Amino acid sequence: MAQGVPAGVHITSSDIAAALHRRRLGYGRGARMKFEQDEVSLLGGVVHGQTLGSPVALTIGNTEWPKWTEVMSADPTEEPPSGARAKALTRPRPGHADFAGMAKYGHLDCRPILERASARETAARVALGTLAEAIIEQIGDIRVVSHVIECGSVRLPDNGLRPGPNDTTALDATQVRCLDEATDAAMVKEIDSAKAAGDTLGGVVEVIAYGVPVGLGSHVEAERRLDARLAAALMSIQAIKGVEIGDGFAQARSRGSAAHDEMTSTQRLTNLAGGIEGGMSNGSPIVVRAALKPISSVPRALRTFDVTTGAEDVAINQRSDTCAVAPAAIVAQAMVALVLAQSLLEKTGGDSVAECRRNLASYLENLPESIKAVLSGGER
Ligand SMILES: Cc1cc2nc3c(=O)[nH]c(=O)nc-3n(C[C@H](O)[C@H](O)[C@H](O)COP(=O)(O)O)c2cc1C
Ligand SMILES: C=C(O[C@@H]1CC(C(=O)O)=C[C@@H](OP(=O)(O)O)[C@H]1O)C(=O)O
Repeated sequence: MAQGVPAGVHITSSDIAAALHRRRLGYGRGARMKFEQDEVSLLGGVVHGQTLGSPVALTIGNTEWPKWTEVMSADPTEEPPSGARAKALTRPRPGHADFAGMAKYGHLDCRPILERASARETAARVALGTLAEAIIEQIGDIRVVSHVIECGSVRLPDNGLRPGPNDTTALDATQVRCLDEATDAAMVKEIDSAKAAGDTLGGVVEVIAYGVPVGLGSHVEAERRLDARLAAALMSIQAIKGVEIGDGFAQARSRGSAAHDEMTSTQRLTNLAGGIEGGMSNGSPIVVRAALKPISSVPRALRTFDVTTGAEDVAINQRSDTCAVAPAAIVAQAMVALVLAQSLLEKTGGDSVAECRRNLASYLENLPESIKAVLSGGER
């Protein structure tokens, strides 16, 4: 459910279904993504394709659920559930929430932990991210795209093709969400080779937001910093272990004279900062990256132990993805859109799209002419 959505945002369940379909794409995904339908229903807050200003609620069907209604029944069942699905999973899988979750919540079964920890819930993030993308596009003409820049040891070269604001369809046609054909093909080979070795892969995704007005976020309070919000939002995605704003890590290795984005009276010369200075958008495209650890369910079974006996054993390995960088890019894009929508609505403060647009136009029109001149020097 999303609260604080202004009235007059155009959105339909087919817009959301298209984004959910995009999240299921990507070479290296497991069997489930072939049959999962992600059936979406808008329950409230939208009438005839337009938001009302009330909370927007939606549900996404889960084709696996019918098999689990008895084992995971909220109410006690007459007979205790039986069969393979009812058997406790007692060997915590390394890299998953199992061990800490069982200890913390007092379970001797991983199931109650793993269902909630699963990245299955990222379908909901992408659904609400679609609404956030509609809000920022319709109020601020902001467009967000995402792509994969590293997969295992394969890396998009610094001069490799990067997506522009209208490249989502072209990215959908790639295998691993990388526009650079040679790199995309090398990523496929990398995934094949990991799979053949009974192994899994991680990688790095990049999200770019074009058209972000200057002044979203704030330097005045830690909680309002746009970079802090983006880092928290990206880090909250399963398996994300590192976040970089712009060229953050390379900047750390450079001297100050080479690390910052100089300006002339008519333009910004570079965008190493990834469009954020002092916790605020500075008018350049926002560029953020997120590093995904390799999939935790490794077919070449990892060592663990049994919580009921203490005996050493190996982790179970059910059907699983080999590599999830392509869907992780889509999830990261959704999280960036949600943060930008929050910060844009704080800045433009209206109850309808029309009112927010008027407020944004008035703010931008009233900027000093010298600042407007630099901002109109083109996006860098
Ligand atoms: C889109 C996506 C799909 C994933 N698919 C799988 C999977 O099929 N198998 C698996 O073991 N982990 C998968 N993961 C990763 C796990 O959810 C993650 O490693 C686990 O929850 C622990 O991560 P954490 O330490 O960041 O919480 C996936 C992650 C994402 C973002
Ligand atoms: C279901 C999704 O991803 C799942 C994420 C996931 C994990 O451990 O995070 C493990 C797998 O779950 P299952 O064993 O049920 O197939 C993935 O398929 C999805 O993305 O919709």
